[in-house]
Amino acid sequence: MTYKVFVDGQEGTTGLRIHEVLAGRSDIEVLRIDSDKRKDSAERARLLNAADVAFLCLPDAASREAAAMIDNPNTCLIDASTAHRTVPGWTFGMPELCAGQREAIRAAKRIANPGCHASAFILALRPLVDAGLVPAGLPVSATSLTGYSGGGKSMIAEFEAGGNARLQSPRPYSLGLAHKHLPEMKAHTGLTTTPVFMPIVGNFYKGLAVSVPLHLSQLKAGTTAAMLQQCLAERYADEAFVHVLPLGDAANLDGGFFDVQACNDTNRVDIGVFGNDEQVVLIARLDNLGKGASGAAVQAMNVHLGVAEGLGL
Ligand SMILES: NC(=O)C1=CN([C@@H]2O[C@H](COP(=O)(O)OP(=O)(O)OC[C@H]3O[C@@H](n4cnc5c(N)ncnc54)[C@H](OP(=O)(O)O)[C@@H]3O)[C@@H](O)[C@H]2O)C=CC1
Ligand SMILES: CC(=O)N[C@@H](CCC(=O)OP(=O)(O)O)C(=O)O
Repeated sequence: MTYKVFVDGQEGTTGLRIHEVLAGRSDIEVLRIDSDKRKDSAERARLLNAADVAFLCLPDAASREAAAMIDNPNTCLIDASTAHRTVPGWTFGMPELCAGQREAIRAAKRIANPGCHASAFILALRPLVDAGLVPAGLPVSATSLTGYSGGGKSMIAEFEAGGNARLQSPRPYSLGLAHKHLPEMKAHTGLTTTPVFMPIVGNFYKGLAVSVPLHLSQLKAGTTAAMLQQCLAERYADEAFVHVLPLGDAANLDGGFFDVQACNDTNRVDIGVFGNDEQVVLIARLDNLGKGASGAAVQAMNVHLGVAEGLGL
């Protein structure tokens, strides 16, 4: 069986990486749009409707436009943008989210790929909220350290042009406290309060780590750092792409420093729990172009098609 796959946005950062991940797969026939027609609505619509699976690697507005072009009921859309992640009728493309999510992705024709920061945040917190260790009403804060490829072609060009001293140091952003991933971070963890979320972009290409500080006194009575680590380890024991580090795992630290690039070029998420008798920090790291975007999109496609989930990853 060969599946036809089209990437709308094939020349962007996420689209190019999806092509690399799919290269060499004998079960996939990649449909390509002529470069000079890549923004031609009629040609995009033709290819979108010719595909069994179409990835949308576009800005939000163009993704909404692409979704409206579909009239083939068999075409499955996997949208890498933020446009549809909490929209009814769309399935969140995170197989590890909860029981039943794989079946939902298998059945869905509209799949919204999780955001990169949101993936790390949700995978670290969802099991703890489900288990009641982190109360759903807890006001949570999170920071993300991310490479500049998360900003797509324009931010990559800005950083790689050189000569701008301001870009040499880490840069906190989204200080309006309204980052576009907040709705999915809330909806898919089960938290009832919008988190305070501050991302920081640094002068490195890719890799991302979201950290969530917690006071044990604010968690379910009696909760320890070891209980949080055990809950996560049990929840993800059978997951190929989620790795829970041993509690306070010094072996995974480089002289006391946490390497935010250690999952680069993989589709893996590492979740660490570091703490003492009073406080804990959860840290989840991933490749923003891997499990944070293109890898996750291909994983969701594999689940949807019913082929081996890790094929090509
Ligand atoms: N980079 C990352 O780490 C992640 C990105 N995402 C999301 O994935 C999507 C793509 O991001 P990314 O690849 O980084 O972005 P890029 O800016 O690198 O690429 C976007 C691509 O979309 C093309 N495009 C823009 N408008 C249209 C249109 N109307 N019709 C057809 N093509 C169009 C652009 O064309 P042109 O070549 O002319 O510029 C470009 O090639 C975004 O929604 C982003 O937020 C999600 C997770 C992580
Ligand atoms: C460095 C940088 O700018 N990163 C982007 C994240 C990219 C991303 O994941 O955006 P999606 O919502 O489309 O998934 C940001 O924080 O807005």
